[in-house]
Order: sequence, then structure tokens, then C-alpha cells
Amino acid sequence: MHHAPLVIGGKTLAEASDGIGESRDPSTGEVIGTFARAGLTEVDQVVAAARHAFDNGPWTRMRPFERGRILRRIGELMLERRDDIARLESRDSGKPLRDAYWEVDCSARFFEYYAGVADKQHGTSIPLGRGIVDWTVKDAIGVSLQIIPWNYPFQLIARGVAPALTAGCAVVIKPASDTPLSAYEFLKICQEAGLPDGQVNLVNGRGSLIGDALARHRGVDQITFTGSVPTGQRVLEAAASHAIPCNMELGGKSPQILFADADMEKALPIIAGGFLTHAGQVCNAGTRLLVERKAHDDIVSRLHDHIRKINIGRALDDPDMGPVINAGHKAEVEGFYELAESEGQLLMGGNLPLEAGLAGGAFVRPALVTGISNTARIAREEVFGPILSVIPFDTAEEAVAIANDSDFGLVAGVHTASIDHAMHMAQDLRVGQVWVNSFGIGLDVEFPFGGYKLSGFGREKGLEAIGAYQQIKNVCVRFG
Ligand SMILES: NC(=O)C1=CN([C@@H]2O[C@H](COP(=O)(O)OP(=O)(O)OC[C@H]3O[C@@H](n4cnc5c(N)ncnc54)[C@H](O)[C@@H]3O)[C@@H](O)[C@H]2O)C=CC1
Repeated sequence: MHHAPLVIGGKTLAEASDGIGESRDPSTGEVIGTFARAGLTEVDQVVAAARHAFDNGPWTRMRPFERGRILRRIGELMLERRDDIARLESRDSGKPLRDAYWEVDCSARFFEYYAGVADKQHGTSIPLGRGIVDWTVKDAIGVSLQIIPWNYPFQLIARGVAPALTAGCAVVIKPASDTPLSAYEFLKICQEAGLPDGQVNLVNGRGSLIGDALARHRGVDQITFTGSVPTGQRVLEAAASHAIPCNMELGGKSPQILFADADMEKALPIIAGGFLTHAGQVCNAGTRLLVERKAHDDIVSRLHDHIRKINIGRALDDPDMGPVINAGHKAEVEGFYELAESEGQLLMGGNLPLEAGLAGGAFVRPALVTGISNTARIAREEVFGPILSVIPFDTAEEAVAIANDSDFGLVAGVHTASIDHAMHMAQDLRVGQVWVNSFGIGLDVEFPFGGYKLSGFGREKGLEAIGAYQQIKNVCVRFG
């Protein structure tokens, strides 16, 4: 049985003021770990520890290449422990084992990548004429609060913490209570790699209690949040109470646009992966399939054949699709199936695992919805489950109009053999990222990621992410 303590200023605290929480395996419903649940007392302590590390600790004063060496070591240690971390993450979050391995590998890539840019954070020199020298420096912003959701807990910690440390920040991590376990593995790796005490701190606990108190805390200088739109809006209100900047990575209802000229054999697994990965519990899941009308019946029949064969099972057995995060979320997803049935035709797939031991799991079946338009609720609301809304279009202009007719704007996929269609879509789609004949390429940490509209603002990943953790200071010197 795992236990995740708090880690505050380098000290490990097995107990906390809000008691002990339990974490369940979504594949079986069984308790697999416990965690110390922080309350308001620990909120003050953890912010004080991070502030102390930032204001007085060695990290911000270290030469950037030395910081880079420690960051690189964190990535190496992740890869050395990938088996243990992946198995823990697979059980705690319910994602198939190979996806959990991907999550660890991707986390290591974040640290490798930002280790390499730690010593390349140059300012600029601004010409103002003789007798004046003006330049900018990139200062660390201070204490960064990282509020983490339950779908990719280990990877989303790495995605935010690596650039924050690269910039010289101190960090407080607040994981989601459904997946509290792997964050402690991350903290242990940081300590072993030689990260100074207090530079990264961990507090598990209730979002509405400590998440809110942390976001309002005057000792916090910046917030990176990934999660739902309503919670993100609450975090923004808390941040506004002391006017600090935020990176917001919220939800999506991302379109995949399929033209009849696309290579259907190649497009099919990409479209299916786009809405089935981690049982659809991915912010950038491609859950709206906009299909050129003449290809509609063919792709629906191919997709239905595909999802019929989906093998659903216990995450550690590495099935095609594992469970959703918990029984409450399963009920929500099933509510969306009822909605879909009332709005269009629901085509189900997959075999539910009914053998003994899996009956307590939060399993749902993958589904397609046809016979709807883009005004249907099922085509507009984020389900966070494996359900694909299929909507026909006749022209490229109509495809763009339907794709953009959404509250969200995270990513889009385009499947076509025509360079004109691809370029037209890339120019006109109001989303943060356009994939052509693909929908994700693996360990993609190098390019920026983030949304338009209700999908949020700010960019994660790539060189763009570091800016969130820096202040630009201008220095102007007159001489002579
Ligand atoms: N964009 C994404 O990647 C994700 C989106 N979601 C969406 O959110 C829905 C609900 O999932 P939840 O786990 O309830 O997500 P949530 O958005 O409520 O929680 C995300 C994080 O925020 C924390 N939190 C909750 N209330 C807070 C508050 N008032 N102040 C500060 N932090 C707070 C939570 O403890 C967790 O760490 C999902 O069904 C899905 O639609 C969930 C996870 C990831």
C-alpha cells in the first residue's frame, strides 16, 4: 500500500491537519494508497517554505548550467524508475499500462528539454544612443503554484515544474485527490537529483479548501492550472484577488475534419485514437468528427467495426481502453449516452469486462453518435469520455464554420490528401494547434500547446512555456 506524505521545505510529513485520504484503483474500486491531506495550516507552511527557498535558497543564485545539470538528472532518474512509476500511475489513474509508460517517458523529455535551455535565457540590448546602455534580464517570477488534474498527473507535473525550475522559480504542487500518489515519487526524485530543499513542495488536499487558499495566498506569484472550465474560472477569481498571472489549460471539444480524399486506412486509427485514448479523458481529445458527406457512411461503418472490437479491461493488463476515473464520472459519462440517444443515434462498441474482480471498476463503452448537427448538446459539451459526435459537411468553408462554432478552441485534426484543404484549415481554424494527417506524434514536448477561447490561455511546452515563469526587468544606465 502506498502512502503519499506532504513534502514541505524538504521535510516529509506523513500526517496532515485534514486527516488521511484514500486513493482507489478505478479498474477495481479497491483502495491502493493513502495520502496525507493538507488543510489551511499546511497552506501557510508550504508557501512560507517555497518563499524561503526562492528568496534565500541557492537555486536562483546558481549558474544556469548548474541548474540544467540537476534538471537533466531528474529526467534520468525518471527513466531509471519508469517501471515502478508507470505501474503506479496506471493503477492510480486507470490508464492502460503502455500509456502510463508514455507518460513517464514524456515527463523525462520535459526535464531533458528544459535542462538544455536553462543556460540560453538571454535578455536583449536596446540601442538608445551614445552615453546610454539599456538591457533586459529575465528574472524568475517567484513562487509558482501548480494545480494538477487527475488525467495525466505525473506528466502534467513535469510539464509545468520543468520550465518553472528552469526559470529559477520555487514551486508548490497541488495534485488532484483522485490521483495523489505519483507526485511523491516525483518529489523523491527531485531530492535525489540534488534539488535544494523547498524548491519543489507537495501538498495533497481538497481543491475547494487548499487549492483555493493557495491560489489566494499573497506568497504565491503565479499559477499554472489544468482542469475544468468552472474550476479554472474560480482559480482566476482567486488569482485576481492579488493580481497574479495564470496559465490556464482548460477543456476542449476538438474537431477532427475528414475529407473524402483522405487515405481512410491511415485516418481511421488516428481518428479512433483521438477520442479513445485514456477513455476520452484528455483535454485535447478529438471528440467531434466532421466528415465530408460522401465519406460519411463509409467512415461510420469502419469506425463502428473498429470500436466493436475494443478490448476494455484492467489498466495494468494493458487493454485497448481502461476505466474512467471513478464511479461518479462513469455515471456522468453514461448520462451523456442518454443525452446522445435523445439527440441522435448511438452506436456502441467494446465488450465490458464482467469477470470477477472487475465488477467494481468504472468501465464505460466507446460510442459514436450520428444523425446530429453541431447545435446538439452532445456536440458542444465536453464529456471527458469515449464518445465521438459525427457531423457531415459539404464544403471546406462549411467544415471551418462548424469547427469554429464551439466555445472551445484547443486543437484540431485535418485528414486530407489536398495541400489546399490542409493550408486552408491551418489558416482559418481558431485553435491553438492544427494537426494534419495526424493527431499527436508521441513525445512532443518541443512545440507550444494551449487554447483559444474557453480552452484557456498561455502556452505550455516548448520555449514559449518559460515566459510564464519569468519577469522582464529593464535596466537603463546613463554614463559619461
Ligand atoms: N483540461 C483537462 O485536462 C482536464 C479537464 N477536466 C475536466 O474537469 C471535469 C471535472 O474533473 P475534476 O477533477 O473535478 O477537475 P477540476 O477542474 O475540478 O480539478 C482540477 C484541479 O483543481 C483543483 N481544484 C478544485 N477546486 C479548486 C478550487 N476552488 N481552487 C483551486 N483548485 C481547485 C482540484 O483539486 C484538482 O487538483 C472533468 O470531467 C473534465 O471535464 C478534468 C481533468 C483534466
